[in-house]
Amino acid sequence: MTALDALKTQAAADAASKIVDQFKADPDRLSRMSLDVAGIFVDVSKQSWSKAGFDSAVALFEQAGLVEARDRMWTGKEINVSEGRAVLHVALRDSDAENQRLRGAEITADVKTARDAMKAYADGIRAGTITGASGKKFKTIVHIGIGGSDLGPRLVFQGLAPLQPEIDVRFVANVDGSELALALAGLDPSETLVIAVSKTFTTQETLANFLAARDWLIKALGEEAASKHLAAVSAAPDKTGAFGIPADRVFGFKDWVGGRYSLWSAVSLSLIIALGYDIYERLLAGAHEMDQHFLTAPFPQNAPILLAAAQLYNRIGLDRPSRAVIPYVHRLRRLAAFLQQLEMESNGKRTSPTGEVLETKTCPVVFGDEGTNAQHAFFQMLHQSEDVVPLELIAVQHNPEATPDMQQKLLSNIIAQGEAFMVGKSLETSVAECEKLGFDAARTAQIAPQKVCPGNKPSTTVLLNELTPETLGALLALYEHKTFAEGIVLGLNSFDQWGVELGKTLGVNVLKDITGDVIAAHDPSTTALIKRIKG
Ligand SMILES: O=P(O)(O)OC[C@H]1O[C@H](O)[C@H](O)[C@@H](O)[C@@H]1O
Repeated sequence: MTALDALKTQAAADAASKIVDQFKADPDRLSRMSLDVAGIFVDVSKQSWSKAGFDSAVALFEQAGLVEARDRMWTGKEINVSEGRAVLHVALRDSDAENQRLRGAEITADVKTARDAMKAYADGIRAGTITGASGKKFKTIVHIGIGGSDLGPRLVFQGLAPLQPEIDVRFVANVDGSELALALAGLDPSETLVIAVSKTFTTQETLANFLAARDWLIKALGEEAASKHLAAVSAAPDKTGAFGIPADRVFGFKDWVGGRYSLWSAVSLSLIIALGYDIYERLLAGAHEMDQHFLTAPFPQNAPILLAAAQLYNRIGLDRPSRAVIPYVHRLRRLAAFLQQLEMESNGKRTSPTGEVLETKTCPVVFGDEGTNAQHAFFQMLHQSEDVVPLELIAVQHNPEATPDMQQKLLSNIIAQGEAFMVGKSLETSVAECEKLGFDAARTAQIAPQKVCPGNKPSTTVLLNELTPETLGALLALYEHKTFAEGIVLGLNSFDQWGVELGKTLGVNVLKDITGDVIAAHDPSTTALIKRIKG
């Protein structure tokens, strides 16, 4: 029997008892299934597993060879085999000495050169020694990128921006025109810096948005002056010259940084300028602390492993196809979007690195929105549907932006929701409620069943002491390592993304049909849509 089959057998056996009863049967459950690391408390004790289920989920990682895989990643082996690349975002959070020891002189120099260049540029802009063409200080950065070149920096900026930033950042990802129009609205071109961020520098949306933003600058300032308002971040710096970006304002990173793992690189240049290099360093320090924890903590007390184990238990053990991520933190409202790319693009795959079709399901649908808002929108379904949607409830314990009253209300909501999902509401309780309200027997018979919540629905709680650069860095690294660990157990390459290519290729074909004289052969629906667009 494979380890995953053993997990399925154990999970099926666990289903005989409820989560609340697991607590009664096992007095050490909470201490075994929760831990504190890097300013973050993680509690997986409200998951569906018994002690044996927990043990078999945690055992998956040892059996799948995670220790060796982790070593191979850390020391720069080409673990992204389909693209022939190392995966070294952790090097961006390591000291020069550690990089030298683990990865050699070239990687050390790559990391250091990139850091020094970003720091000099960011410090210069913040001090006003690097300005726009007319000598005015930059007040706004328009950050143009998509996917991994957008989601991380956007989340971190929203997470950490001061209430009145001296330098603001506006993000543009969509090529729909409106996002750019809204970003540019009200801006003074002479005080605006436009940064194009693209690992490949071939991404259609980013290049189109960048050219439109550059035109906006040229119209206002003229071509020569406009070039002083442009910068680029790319792992293909040779491609940026064609877009009129002066070479001394091109910031590089290496192809061993995956797009969805790139927020630790120059991809975050906008927020390094806006928030300051010291904040970026603190973000790295928090991530580094989580890296060390992931490297050294025994698996049963290793936070990324606990989250990954819960996901595999739900997805493989119990065939639960989705997971809700609910940050009770407005500043982290884009967390689900960030995790959608991190987890679904990394692990939403059907084959092994050698091409065999996998026997198990892989990544669930990850979705979510900020709490408490989500409670007033889609929690109804989560509480009463027969489908079980495991939840991740995330909050910040101390928030200087909230009054004590607001904070207590917010935190009581997240705690109560975890409890409500687990304990549910029985028919007896519902009947008693109806009787207390004075309902007659007929109305009670109608209404009481509608109030029932089956309960026994699992959740994980993630509580940050405070939202700081350190805890945010640690939180994002926690999810990165969770995703990596799951990928090892699932037996797939978490670092490529072949599935996104088909849509891109067909998009180019359809664009030719829309802009050219002839329409190639398609199905009737697609042809009709192209004709409709052409008018
Ligand atoms: O940074 P870029 O090269 O512009 O890529 C932006 C995004 O586009 C691609 O389609 C990939 O699926 C993503 O992983 C990537 O983050």
